Amino acid sequence: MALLEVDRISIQFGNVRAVQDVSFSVDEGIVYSVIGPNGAGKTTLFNLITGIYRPTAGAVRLDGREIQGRTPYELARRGMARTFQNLQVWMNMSALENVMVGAHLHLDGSLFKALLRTPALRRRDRALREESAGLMEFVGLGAYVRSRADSMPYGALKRLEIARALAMKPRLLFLDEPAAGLNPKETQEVDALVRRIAETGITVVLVEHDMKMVMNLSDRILVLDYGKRLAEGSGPEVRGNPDVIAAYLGGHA
Ligand SMILES: Nc1ncnc2c1ncn2[C@@H]1O[C@H](COP(=O)(O)OP(=O)(O)OP(=O)(O)O)[C@@H](O)[C@H]1O
Repeated sequence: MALLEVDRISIQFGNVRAVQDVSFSVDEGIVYSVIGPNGAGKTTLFNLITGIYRPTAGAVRLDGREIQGRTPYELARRGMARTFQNLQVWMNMSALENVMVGAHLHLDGSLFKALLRTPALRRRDRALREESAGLMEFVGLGAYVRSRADSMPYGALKRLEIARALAMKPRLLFLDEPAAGLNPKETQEVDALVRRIAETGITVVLVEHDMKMVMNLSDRILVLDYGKRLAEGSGPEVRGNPDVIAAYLGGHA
């Protein structure tokens, strides 16, 4: 059984059929990319799967169980984490605190205990800090462990968001344009980071415009165009598909 199954989902905003009858499935342990020209429906598809929107038709299954209509919080507890195309970093917090917020998902949120500041809680807090600092190292941000988020360059903030998502200990990680706005060197670093993440066994679903990165990383690729599934397959299959070539050369990209 596939880890994630998307079964004929659709959503419409007014007259815009942003996602129409799209199906695909993602096996555990792979890197799966979603590509397509601007406005093709990639981010909307992520929003449908991660609980931000509810599909008007169709089903999404995680481990065979339907999850459409669940909240992003519930889905995060079931092992789905994501980053956003536009940065969602808390600038008034430290870099480390941003990562710790992700890890808090797995703690029991008793305010009473937090107020008591028990020794057990202090130990847990220390462990959480160490774990979060370790994740910052893992994404290549070791130098920023003591930094405020608002003092970090854009490229580092993109990776900080990935560290926060990893702190949620996901099985399935959705990355929405992790290389957007990055220079070629930073893009290469993110490329290598996604590979390292996949090597830890986390299944990655990626939306990305950088074709070199997509072709380099992806086990399978879904191509969307005007909200519809245009093609699906391995990198070479998709690259050689005449419909895909036409959509990309057709001028609306
Ligand atoms: N909340 C919304 N309300 C109305 N229209 C929306 C909404 N979200 C997306 N759309 C429309 O749905 C279509 C798909 O948008 P979406 O952002 O998913 O495309 P995309 O493939 O992610 O594009 P890009 O590559 O530019 O990020 C577009 O026509 C967009 O204007």
